[in-house]
Amino acid sequence: MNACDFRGIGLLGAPTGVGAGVKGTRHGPQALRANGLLEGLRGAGWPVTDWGDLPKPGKISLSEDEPSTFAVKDWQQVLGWNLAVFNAVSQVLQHGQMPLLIGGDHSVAVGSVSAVAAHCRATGKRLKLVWLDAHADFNMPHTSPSGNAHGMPLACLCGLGPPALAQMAGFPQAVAPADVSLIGVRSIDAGEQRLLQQAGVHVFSMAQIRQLGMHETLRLALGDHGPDVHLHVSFDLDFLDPVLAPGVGTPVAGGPTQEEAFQCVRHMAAFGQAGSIDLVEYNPAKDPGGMTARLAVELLQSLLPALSAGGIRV
Ligand SMILES: NC(=[NH2+])NCCC[C@H](N)C(=O)O
Ligand SMILES: [Mn+2]
Repeated sequence: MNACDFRGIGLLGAPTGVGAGVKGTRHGPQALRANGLLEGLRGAGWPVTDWGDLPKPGKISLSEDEPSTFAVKDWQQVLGWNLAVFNAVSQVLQHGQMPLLIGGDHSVAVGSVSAVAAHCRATGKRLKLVWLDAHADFNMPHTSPSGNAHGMPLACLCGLGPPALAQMAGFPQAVAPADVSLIGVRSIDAGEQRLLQQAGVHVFSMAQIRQLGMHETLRLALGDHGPDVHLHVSFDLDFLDPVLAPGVGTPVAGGPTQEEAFQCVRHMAAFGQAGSIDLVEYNPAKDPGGMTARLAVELLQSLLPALSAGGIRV
């Protein structure tokens, strides 16, 4: 199923900040709606079903104490949120809708991408994952300098991390590291650097993007464009330069300009295979005038492929 096979977008909020050190992302979904998210998506021609925000998960009973989780802050809640996101995104896919998960901190991408991975396996699709981020999010609990789960989701999705997260899709790796491209990165911890290299994830740092240009970066990142490809875009707003997008908890200077950011999302829209999206790390407490939220909505509009091309089945 590619973008044009979906019956509209299924919007889902995960209002949590349990995976982040700086608090505030739990108000992200409501603030994005208040800044015109639904109108923006509908204005781009997409039917949108708003499934609302997931409720805070209840206490989960852990069957065993897995030692690797001891170093993860708020482990039980991180797992609870991800199980809830996994179930909800799976349901959106069952409805034939393109999931758009809005965070919340980036740890929720484990549940989201795992659900997409299970769907791809069931429907014979090859999952490609583009991770737009200032950070690598490739820590394991033992390499993390902070213990914050939002620094770990991409490692989990490549099968590295506590099994309850790393195998949530139902198999050892939600996505093959060779099918992952990390774009925009400019802050990598020493331990995750080693893990990234061992795993073989494609890393496009900001320095490399400046050499290659954004279009060539995306061309290399996306590779072949077969009908069996499902592209998942996990968009951390700290990918953007903080001058443009101050509304995040862990900003890092030196990110893409507005023009580069639009080139990036337009290239992915033209690729035509985007089938699921996360938009995460929006922190309205850091965005008093709402400029980050409004830019996020415009970028999402440009990321969605034009419907007229393939005709949406409604
Ligand atoms: N999704 C994010 N904002 N991640 C920030 C991670 C920062 C740092 N590398 C850590 O592991 O703590
Ligand atoms: Mn991130």
